[in-house]
Formats: sequence, C-alpha cells, structure tokens
Amino acid sequence: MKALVLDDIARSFGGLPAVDGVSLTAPAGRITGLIGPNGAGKTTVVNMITGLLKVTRGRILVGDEDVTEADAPMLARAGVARTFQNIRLIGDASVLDNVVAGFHRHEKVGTLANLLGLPSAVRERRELENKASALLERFGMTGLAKHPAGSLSYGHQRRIEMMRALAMDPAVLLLDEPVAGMNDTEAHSLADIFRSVAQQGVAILLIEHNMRFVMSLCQHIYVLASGQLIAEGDPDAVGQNPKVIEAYLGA
Ligand SMILES: Nc1ncnc2c1ncn2[C@@H]1O[C@H](COP(=O)(O)OP(=O)(O)OP(=O)(O)O)[C@@H](O)[C@H]1O
Repeated sequence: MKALVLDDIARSFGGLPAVDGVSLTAPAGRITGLIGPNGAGKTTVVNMITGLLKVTRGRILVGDEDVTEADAPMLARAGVARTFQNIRLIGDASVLDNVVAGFHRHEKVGTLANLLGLPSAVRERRELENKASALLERFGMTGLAKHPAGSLSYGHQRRIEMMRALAMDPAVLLLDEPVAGMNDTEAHSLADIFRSVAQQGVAILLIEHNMRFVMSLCQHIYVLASGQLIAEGDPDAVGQNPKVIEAYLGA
C-alpha cells in the first residue's frame, strides 16, 4: 500500500503562479478530497501529478518513489491511474473491449503474438476478458458488455472510464470530477464503489468542486483557492471554516 504525497509543489504560467506551494498526503485506504472554486488550481495539480505539466518546484512521491519527473509509463508502473474531466473512451468499441484496453499495463504477451493469434495471446486475451467481466459485474454493467461504449448514457460512460482506471490495479487513483453531470442517485451509487475501492487499500484523491459530494465521501479534505491551500480537515471543520465559505461565495 502506498500514499500519494505532494511536497510543496508549484507551477506558474508566464510568471503567474497557478499553484503555489501545495503539500498534501492522500493515504492508502482513504478517500482524500481536494476542493476549490473555479480556477483554484485543481486541474493544474492533477496535471502535475500525472506528468502532463512539469512542476516549477516541489516533489511528488508515490510511496517511497519520487515520481516528480516521471513519464506516463513510469507513472503507470508506480501504480498511478486517473480519470479525466472529459470522458475519453473508444466510442465504437464495446464496453468490454474498452475495459480490456485498460489492462494494457499488465499485458505480458507481445503485439506480434497478438497479431499472429498465437495460443499464448488467445489465452491472455481470455484472462483479460474474464477480469474485465468481473469489473463489469461490480459496476452493474454485465448486460451492456457488448454495446458500443459511445452509445451509452453519460453515467454509464463515466463508469466505463472508472473500470478502465481500476483495470490497472492502481495504488493511487485520481478522480477528476467523477460525478460531474450526474444526478444524485447516480452519484450515490458511484460513491459506494469509490468506498469499496479505497477499502482495498487504494489511495484515492478526489478532485471536485461539488462540495456536498466531497463532504459525504471524504474523511479529510484539502481546500485550494488561488493556487494555495487555505484549509484542511474533516468535512465539518472545513464546511464551517470562514475562509472556505468566503472563497466559495466569492467565486
Ligand atoms: N495552460 C495554461 N496556461 C495559462 N494559464 C493556465 C493554464 N492552465 C491553467 N491556467 C491558469 O491557472 C489557474 C488555475 O487553473 P485550473 O484549471 O488548474 O483551476 P481549477 O481549479 O481546475 O478550475 P476548474 O474547477 O474551473 O476546472 C487559472 O487561473 C488558469 O487560468
């Protein structure tokens, strides 16, 4: 089990600080919240963790491993998975195939073996399909396995994205606004899944500006405003913090 640790990370654009010295810990087995009004710097933090943006200063650790300068394959090996604000699926491919694609990191057999349809490749493909089917069952989507992912509702597409991230068997899972555009019932059923994923020992960092959802799900919440942390604590403490109220009302 590994924690995600941000140690004083910062990022500027054209000399203007977007994130200015953020330190936080998302421990294994917990859902840690990172909230803040529009433009607070949440997406910039996620993009630094996932290597899409370089840090201007600071360190990012997964367990004992320094992943500050890591590229996508190194991050995958360290066990970092994410979901995106905008859904990124293979629309024409089936739900099952989309989830199988998420297992990419664990594939042992080479592309050539796959192309040639060698027995080892066929066997591996079958194993991956079995694992994907288990995920589909957990997400209540078994009946939709053969449907093209692009034809499904927004809520279902978000679930597929989640399954793809989980297929990596991550140590750290970054959820970037996972319930945006969902109604309360859909959000609730996803919340149950997040809890069960955390219980397996995954460190989840939940990035949201839906404060109510974060409050219901996280034991510990960090609040970002104008690139800096202005508060942290349990949902009650954060919800009553005058600085947090002001940041949200002023946004
Ligand atoms: N590529 C970029 N170039 C210049 N400025 C940027 C860039 N990306 C982000 N910013 C600026 O950095 C600040 C933080 O933006 P960021 O998108 O991280 O906030 P956010 O909290 O994710 O907001 P939202 O909730 O609206 O997604 C904003 O002032 C934004 O304009």
